[in-house]
Amino acid sequence: MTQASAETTQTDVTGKSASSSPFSGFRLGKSLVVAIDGPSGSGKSSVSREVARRLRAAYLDTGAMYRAVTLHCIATGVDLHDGAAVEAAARDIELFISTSPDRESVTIAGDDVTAAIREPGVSSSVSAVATTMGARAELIRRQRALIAGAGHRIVAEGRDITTVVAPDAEVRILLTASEEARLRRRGDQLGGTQTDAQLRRQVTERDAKDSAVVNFQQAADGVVTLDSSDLDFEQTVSAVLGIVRTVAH
Ligand SMILES: Nc1ncnc2c1ncn2[C@@H]1O[C@H](COP(=O)(O)OP(=O)(O)OP(=O)(O)O)[C@@H](O)[C@H]1O
Ligand SMILES: Nc1ccn([C@H]2C[C@H](O)[C@@H](COP(=O)(O)O)O2)c(=O)n1
Repeated sequence: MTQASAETTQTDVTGKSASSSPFSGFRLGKSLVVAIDGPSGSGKSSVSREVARRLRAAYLDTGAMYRAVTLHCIATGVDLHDGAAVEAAARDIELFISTSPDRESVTIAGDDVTAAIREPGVSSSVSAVATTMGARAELIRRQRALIAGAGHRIVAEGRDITTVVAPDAEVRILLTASEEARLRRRGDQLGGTQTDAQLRRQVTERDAKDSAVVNFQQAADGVVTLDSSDLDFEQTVSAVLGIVRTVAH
């Protein structure tokens, strides 16, 4: 069973905040779901986490859930090419993910796997889980429950949040960046330890596999595209907040 963290940021806006506050201008007490999708390395996780902090919102990293199921399958000897077994693993996993933007925490049956789900072995296998439709259905069900249970305000990011998980979200954004920018960002993030070929496997080739079951390359109707290729991190966060202000006001 997936639970929302007890540490989820629930702080409400009192209405006494200064007008320069990043969350001023939103209708107080009104539900706000910000859905952000995009390809690997576009900045979804880092930008969404920071946007959630500034909005005093909860934050849901749905990719971490696919990663957790992948790790669970590897650890328990489930054949990742056996769709029925992967689906059963997704249904049975005792998965907890924190929805606090200030505390990254993922556990499986109480074991902390926050770091383990980022290991290269998981990254290179996760597409097998992401393309198993029965596993997707189960994780989508859990993600919807987490969003519904997170309180009045949440930023959720992944590949199908704007289209499948939360198509009715008040704000829906496709965060893109050129392939060159995404490869450069991932390379910098990994401290320059990866070859060009390794980076392409982790970014471009993974996106190609994942694209088989979900469209995160083109914006669906009503989804705002934000191209961050020529923006730095802070400019991208500001641009997302600007969209939230415009769309959700
Ligand atoms: N606009 C930006 N300019 C420069 N660097 C950025 C920008 N946005 C994010 N980054 C950096 O790029 C790296 C990759 O970002 P992040 O992990 O958030 O991408 P992602 O889209 O979530 O990728 P994945 O889906 O593979 O997990 C991080 O080091 C992040 O700080
Ligand atoms: N809503 C989502 C979120 C993630 N995925 C898949 C695609 C990725 O290969 C994998 C890990 O995501 P990441 O941590 O790199 O963002 O999970 C998906 O299909 N749908």
